[in-house]
Amino acid sequence: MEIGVALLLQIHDLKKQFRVDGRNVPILDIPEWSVEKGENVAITGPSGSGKSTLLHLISGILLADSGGIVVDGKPLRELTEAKRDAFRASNIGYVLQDFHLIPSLTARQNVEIAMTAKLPLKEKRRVVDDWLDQVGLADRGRHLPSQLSRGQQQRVAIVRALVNEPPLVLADEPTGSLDWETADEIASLLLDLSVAHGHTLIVVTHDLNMANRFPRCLNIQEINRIRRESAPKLQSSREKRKRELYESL
Ligand SMILES: Nc1ncnc2c1ncn2[C@@H]1O[C@H](COP(=O)(O)OP(=O)(O)OP(=O)(O)O)[C@@H](O)[C@H]1O
Repeated sequence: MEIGVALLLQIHDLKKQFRVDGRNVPILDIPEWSVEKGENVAITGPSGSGKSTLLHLISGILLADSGGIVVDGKPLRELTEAKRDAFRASNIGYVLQDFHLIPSLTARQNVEIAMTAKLPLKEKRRVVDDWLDQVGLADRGRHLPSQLSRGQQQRVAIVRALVNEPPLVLADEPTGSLDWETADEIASLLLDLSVAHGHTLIVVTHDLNMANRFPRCLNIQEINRIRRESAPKLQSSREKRKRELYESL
């Protein structure tokens, strides 16, 4: 496969299915898709259409059944699981809906712990404080997540994702658990930081206000041959799992 210099992500002949209730259910079948370096892309689409699964495959958390994914010139399939983990830590920033900050660590420590650069502690701290300043949290470095608002927690999570200056940033519903106004601020922040630092940003979202701000916005069904309707049983079993989880809380 020819690796284009201006492409940060190349996908070809990607297929992924899950085994559910004793049968294989196809989720993704993407013949060809690419993202250029520095592009900001929003992906929308119906619930269960494989958006999060696509991000898991791009980040190497999951492996495809067949086909190739090349991230910044690196074919993920050729890496062992340990090498994929190391590649992800240095090259991919991940922002999630529910922040996933460590509750017992301060905002600053939550970022420091994600840094891959071997720097003296003082220098590390300077870098982290500079990032916290960029997201308007200069005076919050010593606060625990529980002492921060949800929007502030997401800002810390964004800094944690960007602090290693990864060429690729993936965000899965980054505004999904925020009120409208905070969601709008977080959408602006992610886009502004991505442009300022030259990252390539791929966001999965149901938030059309956010998606419409992106220079490139697509519905996953434009690139995926599998239609959501083809997996109704899987969808209902997923909803059942979710219901069971909520009921057990
Ligand atoms: N590990 C898994 N095992 C079995 N099925 C899975 C697994 N992960 C995801 N699925 C199924 O794959 C389908 C796609 O899930 P995915 O989370 O990628 O969809 P999505 O488009 O991100 O949905 P939403 O918008 O609701 O978050 C769903 O039907 C889901 O139940």
